[in-house]
Formats: sequence, structure tokens, C-alpha cells
Amino acid sequence: MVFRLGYRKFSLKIVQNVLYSSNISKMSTNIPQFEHLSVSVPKEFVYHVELNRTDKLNAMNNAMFKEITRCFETLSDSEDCRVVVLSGSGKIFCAGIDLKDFAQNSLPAVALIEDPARKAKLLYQLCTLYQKSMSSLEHCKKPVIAAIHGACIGGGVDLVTAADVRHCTKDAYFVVKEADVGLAADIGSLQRLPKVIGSDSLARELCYTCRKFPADEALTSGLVSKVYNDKDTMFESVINIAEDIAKKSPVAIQTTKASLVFSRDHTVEEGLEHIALLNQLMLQSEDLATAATGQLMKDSNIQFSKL
Ligand SMILES: CCC/C=C/C=C/C(=O)SCCNC(=O)CCNC(=O)[C@H](O)C(C)(C)COP(=O)(O)OP(=O)(O)OC[C@H]1O[C@@H](n2cnc3c(N)ncnc32)[C@H](O)[C@@H]1OP(=O)(O)O
Repeated sequence: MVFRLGYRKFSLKIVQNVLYSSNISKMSTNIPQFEHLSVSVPKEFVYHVELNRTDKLNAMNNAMFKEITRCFETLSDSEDCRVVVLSGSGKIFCAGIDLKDFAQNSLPAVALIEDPARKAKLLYQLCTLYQKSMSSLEHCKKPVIAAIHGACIGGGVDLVTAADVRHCTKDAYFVVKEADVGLAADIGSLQRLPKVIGSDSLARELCYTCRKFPADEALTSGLVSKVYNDKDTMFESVINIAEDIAKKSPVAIQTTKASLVFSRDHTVEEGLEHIALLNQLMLQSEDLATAATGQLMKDSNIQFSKL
């Protein structure tokens, strides 16, 4: 046993040297820094990512879209992060895409190109850049809890529907705003919202009308699972939830997320096969015996190795 433990530590060291010999290791121990996102660690293994363009109501410009991707890719790989809480700074959660940035920078770049095929290529690249950003929450191996206050508009809805869990304040409202600004939502709402709320009819109504969808309706439809009186109460609660999740086996939680995400888009049979294949590996983890023993011993303070 002593030998095996020593061997494990030794081999982990080698793996860490191989994988993390560049600045990735710094990222896994340091808190990543961004211009439009503020990242902090309120509890052990719990990361808080805050949209931070307060003066523009957290409207997402191209730089912010790219930062969201980098941030969630970094946290996905960081062994110090087990759960992410996502919120918005200032008056509201998010005013959607930065319409000025889009009109003044993105569209003029497209207009400069004459040939339709080359124009189309640039538009495709822009669209997939934004899609990649929203999907980075879903691709992040760690559960993401969105805490939403005030308005959550357009791209904001795309963003939160890619999160695992959504809570909001009673003053929150949601708007699938894209049709109002002359476009079909193309970065996640049309794809995820019907699945999140489980009502195709309601999702279509929201996407066609662009009407405000208030917190109470968001709760009854299942877009959010809890509504709070104010932002501080919500934040305290979601951090507690995140802390609870972070105390569990990271192997169990990350495999659970992988299975839930896969199963949403596959048949039950395919989902069962997927988790059987994952668990033929993951059930070999030391976490299984550690967690099961803890349950039997009624020990609520079990520690799991970093993953
Ligand atoms: C290929 C594309 C894929 C992406 C698709 C995504 C699409 C979308 O997101 S569509 C939705 C776009 N967003 C909107 O239409 C919302 C626009 N904003 C508002 O309606 C109001 O600002 C709001 C109701 C949210 C709040 O109103 P309030 O009176 O409280 O504040 P304002 O004075 O209007 O705003 C304060 C400053 O923030 C700037 N701002 C707000 N939203 C945006 C935005 N979306 N883009 C850029 N800037 C925004 C606003 O201009 C003010 O700035 P300043 O004038 O410099 O003080």
C-alpha cells in the first residue's frame, strides 16, 4: 500500500510535469485574469465568474465572447475548480450582444468584402466564434450555475441556457430578443431553450414574440429552478449549493455532467451505453470507495484528491 501510494505520487508528478510544464500550470493554480470578466474563488474549488462590463450592462462585445471561451476552457481543465458560479456585475445580468461593437466593427468588416462566398465565410466564422463562446459553458467539465438578476436579453439567454443550473431574482426577466434586432437567434437559444423548458410551444412563442419572460413564469416553465428576493440572498444560496457540489467526488460530478449533456441529445439506449462506457473507467477510481465508505460511516467531511 505504501509502495502503491508512493508510486502514485511519483507517477502523478511525472504526469504533471509532462502536461503542465508551460503556463498551463500557472493557470491551474492562479486565478485567470480577463478584461471583461472578473474571476474569484469564494470557497475552496468554487470559482465565481462575473460578467464585468458594468457601464455597458454586460453587453458582450467580440473581446468578451472570446474571453468567455478562454475562461471556461481554462476552468474546465483546472484541478482547483470543481464548480463555477456565473453572474453579472451592476444593474443587470446581461444586455445581450454589444450592438455597437457588432454594427461598428463586425458588420463593416463583412461589408468590405464583395464576393458572396468570402462574405459568407467571414459571417460563418463570426457566428461560430459566438457559438463556441456560449457552448464553452456546456463543454466545461464542471457544473455551471447561473445566478441571474435584472434583465437577461438576447445573447444573455443563449449564455444561461448553456449553463447546468439557473437561479434568478424576482426582478429578473428574460427576452429572446434576436428577431427584434432582425436576426434569427443563432448561438444557442433556439437549440437549447425548447429542451431546457420542455415546452416547444412556449419556446416558439418566446422566440417569435420577443416578449419579456418574467421570473415567476421562468420558474413555472423550468427555465430557472429557484427565485430569490434579491441578489445578495441569491448569491449566498448559489455559493452554498456550489460548495456542496464541490465537496463531492469530482470524478462522480464530472462524469454525471458528461452523461447528462450526452443523454439530452441521444436516445435512452445511447445514453445508457455512453455512461456504461464511461463508468467502466470511472468506477475504478479511488473516489468510489472513499465516498461509499464515507456514506456508511456517516462522515460528511470526506476529502477527494484533485482531478
Ligand atoms: C451573429 C450574431 C449572434 C448574436 C446574437 C445575439 C443577439 C442579441 O443579443 S439581440 C439583443 C441585443 N440587446 C438588446 O437589444 C438590448 C439593448 N439594450 C436595452 O434595451 C437597454 O439598454 C436595457 C433595457 C437593457 C436597459 O435600459 P436602461 O435604460 O436601463 O440602460 P441604457 O441607458 O439603455 O444602457 C446603459 C448603457 O449600456 C449600453 N447598452 C445597453 N445594451 C447594450 C447593447 N446590447 N449593446 C451595446 N451597448 C448597450 C447603452 O448604450 C448605454 O451606454 P452609454 O450610452 O454609453 O451610457
